[in-house]
Amino acid sequence: MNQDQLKQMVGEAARDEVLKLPAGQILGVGTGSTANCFIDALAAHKDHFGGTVSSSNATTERLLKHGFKVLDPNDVVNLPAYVDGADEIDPAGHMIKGGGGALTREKIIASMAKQFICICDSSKQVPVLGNFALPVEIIPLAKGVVSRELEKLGGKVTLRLAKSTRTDLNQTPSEPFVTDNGAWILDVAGLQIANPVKMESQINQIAGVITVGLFAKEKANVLLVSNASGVSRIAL
Ligand SMILES: O=C(CO)[C@H](O)[C@H](O)COP(=O)(O)O
Repeated sequence: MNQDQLKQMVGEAARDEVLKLPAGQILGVGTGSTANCFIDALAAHKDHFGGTVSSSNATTERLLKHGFKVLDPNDVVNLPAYVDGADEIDPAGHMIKGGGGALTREKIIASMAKQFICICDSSKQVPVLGNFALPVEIIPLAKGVVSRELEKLGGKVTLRLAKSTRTDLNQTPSEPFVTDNGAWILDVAGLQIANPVKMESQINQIAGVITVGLFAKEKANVLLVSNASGVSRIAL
């Protein structure tokens, strides 16, 4: 079974999970290829929900294409569940997110939700976070100072670019990747995140940081994880 099939399987399991919610509720929807499988699987049941709140422009576009109602988060008070993927998840449900660049809106929607349902294939499960470079969304003029602070934590910092630079194709270096919020992303490699709660709060305190892609406070409450033998549901 390939990774796309594993994503589709877990997307369908998440559809079954959220259809257990009473009808008419609002649903938080994440960003990325696994979240896309979830959206596509849920499309036939869109009328079960009073509406959705979306974590990115890309997700909004996909939801609208399927006919879901997409609400302004400012108009939503009760959000029973948020469904999203992760780049890494540890046994406690702490996650690294932001590989797709949507970390800030994802964290806002996650903070509104009663439960975070994380959906992924088993390749995302790790004993300790940090093998995946940690995304940090920043105010562009703070790139220098924030990079120096992140290096003090032991990381190797790279500015995320819009496209990878293919020297073999003689391409010139790309422009910075710009988030839905008009900001930039630093990717921090080489961190062994033994204490995600502490590191999340340390990085949040650096002036110029908008959001760190460590989801320790907004951790997963339920993990749906797929592998070749099926989907497991783990309450965290
Ligand atoms: O945090 C994210 C986007 O900002 C995604 O949830 C994360 O990158 C996982 O993506 P995928 O499901 O494509 O592997």
